[in-house]
Amino acid sequence: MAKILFVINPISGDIDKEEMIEDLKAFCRQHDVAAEVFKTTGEQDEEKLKAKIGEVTPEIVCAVGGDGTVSLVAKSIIKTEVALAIIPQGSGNGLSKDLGIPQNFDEALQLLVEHKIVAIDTLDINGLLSIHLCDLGFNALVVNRFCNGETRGPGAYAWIAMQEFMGYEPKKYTILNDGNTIFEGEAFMITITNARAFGSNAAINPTGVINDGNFEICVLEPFPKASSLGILYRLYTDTIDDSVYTHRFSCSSATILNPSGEVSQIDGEPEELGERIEFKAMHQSLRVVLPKTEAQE
Ligand SMILES: Nc1ncnc2c1ncn2[C@@H]1O[C@H](COP(=O)(O)OP(=O)(O)OP(=O)(O)O)[C@@H](O)[C@H]1O
Repeated sequence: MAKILFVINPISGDIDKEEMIEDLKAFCRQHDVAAEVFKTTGEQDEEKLKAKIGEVTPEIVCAVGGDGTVSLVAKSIIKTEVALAIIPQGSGNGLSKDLGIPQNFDEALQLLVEHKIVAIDTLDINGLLSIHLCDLGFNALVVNRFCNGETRGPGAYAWIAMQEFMGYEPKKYTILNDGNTIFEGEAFMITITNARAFGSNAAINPTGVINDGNFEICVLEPFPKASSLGILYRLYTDTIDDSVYTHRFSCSSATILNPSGEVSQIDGEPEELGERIEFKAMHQSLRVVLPKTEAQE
């Protein structure tokens, strides 16, 4: 009998999960799947989850939560045969949207029995795992304030972004690839990702392919305030490459020098990455449960 371990974040997205757990168990009984449940506590979850996976030996570990819960599961199964499934229950749900995973509970649940498993690339960033998107500069500053604030949800994020935007000072960076300098100068933000878009659907890397062995470094140079609406429009119409303020570099490894120690974030969590940041693609290192129709192969 197939075994699925559900990793439930009881607080994500401000949604009560008790009824949901009963629905998950009933669905598994109906489909002859053995269901086990692990609830996160916010304290040493990674250690405890790894121990639980060792004990249960599931084929699939299903994250029921937001991006933080998905990231926790990914860290616990990276470079193993165990596959990650996602039932999105957060406020951003960035990776699940990028992968074409249904955002609706019943449809995401159905995927547990009708799916294909695809191995996607992930990123090693100074020894930390990124499964979706890392950035330095403006967005990371907003993520830092958002995570340290009391209020959650897209409204709170947009409010912080508006407050920070007018006064933000771009920082200086150098990007190296194979020993060559490929960019040197000021940037409003630099996004390093394998994927296509932020959880808001803003496509910073519109042609990104999640399992090609490469990631992209997307540089947004300083721009006049009057151009900000145009840049936003391009982000939401998959045309960011047409902006004169952007550059994208595709590589399998790179170094970013960040002499001002500007703030950074990985997969929605603030991280202090320091002044020298090393990026390495980990080709097809995470097996993910995807809809059969999505063309990710
Ligand atoms: N039982 C718990 N009590 C308090 N905090 C918890 C608990 N379980 C997990 N957490 C914390 O929840 C955070 C992860 O939340 P997650 O990203 O899954 O949801 P979200 O923040 O609502 O959604 P999103 O990341 O999509 O905005 C982590 O910081 C983790 O430490």
